[in-house]
Amino acid sequence: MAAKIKKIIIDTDPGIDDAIAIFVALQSPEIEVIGITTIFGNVHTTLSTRNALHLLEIAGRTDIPVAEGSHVTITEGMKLQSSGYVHGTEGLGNQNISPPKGKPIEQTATEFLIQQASLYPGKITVVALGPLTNIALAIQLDPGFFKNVGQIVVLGGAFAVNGNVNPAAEANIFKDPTAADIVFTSGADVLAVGLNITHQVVLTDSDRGELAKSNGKFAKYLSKLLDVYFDYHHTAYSTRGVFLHDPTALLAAVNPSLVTYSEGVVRVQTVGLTKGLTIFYNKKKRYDEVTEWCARPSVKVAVTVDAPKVIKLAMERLVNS
Ligand SMILES: O=c1[nH]cnc2c1ncn2[C@@H]1O[C@H](CO)[C@@H](O)[C@H]1O
Repeated sequence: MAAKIKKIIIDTDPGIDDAIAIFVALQSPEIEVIGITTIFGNVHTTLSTRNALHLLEIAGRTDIPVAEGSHVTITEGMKLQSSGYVHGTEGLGNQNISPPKGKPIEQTATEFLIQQASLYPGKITVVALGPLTNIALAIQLDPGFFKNVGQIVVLGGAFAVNGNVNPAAEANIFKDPTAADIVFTSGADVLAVGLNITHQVVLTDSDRGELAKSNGKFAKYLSKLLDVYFDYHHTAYSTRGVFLHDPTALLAAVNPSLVTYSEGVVRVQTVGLTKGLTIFYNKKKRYDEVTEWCARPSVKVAVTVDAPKVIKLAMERLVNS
């Protein structure tokens, strides 16, 4: 008998690598994308919603609902700068996108997450590709959410490696560290896929060439956006390849055997010089002091990845679209 199809909600701030992840998801027979929720991050939330609707129109999947998420961080109520230098000013590689025909649904992202998790207890995987505000709000608003949700796969954190917004912090955690700390300590089944993993997953120039010359509709579309993302990586990292952050997290949700993980407590620094720093405590040492890590639930933190297989799967799914 075929394995059961997983229901997935993608919480996202598209973003070029978000666009890749969304298209790979739509090409993945193991899962069903039951909704997209939007958040600020790579761009502000209104633009994330527009970009999500646009990508679904490109894909011919306007049947998938888009629920708009929070415009501000969970406690500070801050509206954040977007990362135009990474993804282009409007998130999708400086294309001139005409306004999508579709609209987001009436429910907010948080309402949609809570409703779907209670409709299908234990069955939903949330793949969180941006700051964790919507999910933290769901945890705060519905005491049952952390149990109802099946798994939360978080693209975020930098576990024992430098960050990408500064040496301490990875972008998604940095942009709402309080929300991230709420999610990591909620008791939900969380798998964190951080930069220690995604910096191993590099799409090369020759992969980009293959996308450009293929007949896959997603491959063709993406090969245009990728210029901006490649330029950014060349400037920032002196590489001629790009990190596939979001597609790696998505594929880890689709196929858990692509990563291995350790279990322990994760806390997030919410202020100061190291704001956004993610600290993993493996529980091997019993500390004499009562610490901020005591009596907190464990999460899973990805520690190895089959990077060639992630690239192969992503490429196949985009080329055959
Ligand atoms: O250098 C960067 N600065 C800010 N955001 C980035 C950078 N590179 C990628 N992303 C975006 O943030 C997440 C990974 O941290 C990814 O979701 C990607 O879209």
